[in-house]
Amino acid sequence: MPHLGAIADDFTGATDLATMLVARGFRTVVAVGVPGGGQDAADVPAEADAVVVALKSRTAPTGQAVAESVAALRALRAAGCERFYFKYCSTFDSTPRGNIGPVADALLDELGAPGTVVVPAFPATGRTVYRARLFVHDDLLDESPMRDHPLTPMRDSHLGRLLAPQTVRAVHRVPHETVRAGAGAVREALDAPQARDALTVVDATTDDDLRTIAAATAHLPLVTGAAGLALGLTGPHGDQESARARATGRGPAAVLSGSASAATRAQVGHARRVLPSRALDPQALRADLEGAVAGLVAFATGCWREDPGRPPLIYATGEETAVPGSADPGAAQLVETALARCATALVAAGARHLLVAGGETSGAVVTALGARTLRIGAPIAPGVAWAHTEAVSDGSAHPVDLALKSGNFGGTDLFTTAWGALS
Ligand SMILES: Nc1ncnc2c1ncn2[C@@H]1O[C@H](COP(=O)(O)OP(=O)(O)OP(=O)(O)O)[C@@H](O)[C@H]1O
Ligand SMILES: O=C(O)[C@@H](O)C(=O)CO
Repeated sequence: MPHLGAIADDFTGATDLATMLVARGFRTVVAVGVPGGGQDAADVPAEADAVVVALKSRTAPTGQAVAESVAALRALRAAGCERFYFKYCSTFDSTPRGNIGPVADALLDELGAPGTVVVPAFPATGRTVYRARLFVHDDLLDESPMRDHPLTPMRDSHLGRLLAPQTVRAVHRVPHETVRAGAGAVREALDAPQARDALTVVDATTDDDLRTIAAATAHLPLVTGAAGLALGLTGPHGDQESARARATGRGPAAVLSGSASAATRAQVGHARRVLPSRALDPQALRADLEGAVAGLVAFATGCWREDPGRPPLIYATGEETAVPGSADPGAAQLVETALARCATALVAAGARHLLVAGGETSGAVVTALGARTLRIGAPIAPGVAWAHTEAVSDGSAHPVDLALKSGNFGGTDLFTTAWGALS
């Protein structure tokens, strides 16, 4: 029976946390959407040690994000989970109104818990928190590319200031000096009257800091943060090999990239020199979506015939493409639909491994594939792993391995090296 239940506000964030939990010895399943539609715990596998519910709630209307998150919490409790983790983005992606604060408040209220910690630091991916300011590698959050994110532009780096307008609770903070003084000092700071009922931002710049915070919060029913905080959790399978799901076996593969992030654009640039590739043309999609998708699928299956060892790359934005702004949401939707249709057609044509780049894109692909659960397997890079699922295509189930890559994760060669982790 699962002990740990997590609620992630997007799909790549869910596999990011699940990857970390597997590395910490939890057999982990990602449930796509609220298990059992919120009615029961039918979809929660009893053999899992941890379940991560993948929602698409980051930029949903706040009422919907809160309702889905509370429904997920209820399903996880019904499945036997006793501790909970609210996973949001390591760049604290949110609007001035939410959804991080409102969801954290609602989950605490549902659990009857007064307060909790806020820990977006994830040093392995360059996210650190010092003096309550969030850094992305060398830059403050509001000086990083996140400043101009089309959906959640981050124009401040101070987590207290970002959070205060989002929550009905007080916002408190625990400085780095206290973290360095050890788990006892952090626990004492969290038990102080001004912190007990608050959302408390805790500084962390290293993995050891995260382990200290995890030790200091082991008594809390709910913690919140990015995947880094899970570094300090320990699952029942010390040997992470036995916590991992097995891969599908040999079969055709492809990369579907709908991400417009700087890291992905560099990965596309690198992969195009090595793999056969095709760029999506939004104008062609608009003129004849079905025809354009059929052309892309024919390209990919032709590549498989020519050289089964080289996965074709289908991408929306590369180094040479102008980065799409928020001006044309219709085009973004069209790109997502096209890649989702490519995914279902490729699986029907025999694809067994799909590497998908972009959080929204991953949501569209996983939903189109009709995948209900993802079982996390071999790691590829911090925050990215292969995950085994059963896709429904043409009315029948097909075993598929998916790697869902968040836009800013992974080294430049990820699209060409990820396949090595499957063997
Ligand atoms: N050339 C393009 N023209 C129009 N829309 C595009 C283009 N390239 C990508 N998009 C759209 O931009 C969005 C990218 O978001 P997505 O979450 O998939 O990746 P991301 O930008 O890397 O973000 P994240 O960090 O959440 O992974 C998608 O909706 C995608 O369809
Ligand atoms: O925490 C992160 O940065 C990622 O897991 C994420 O949330 C991607 O959207």
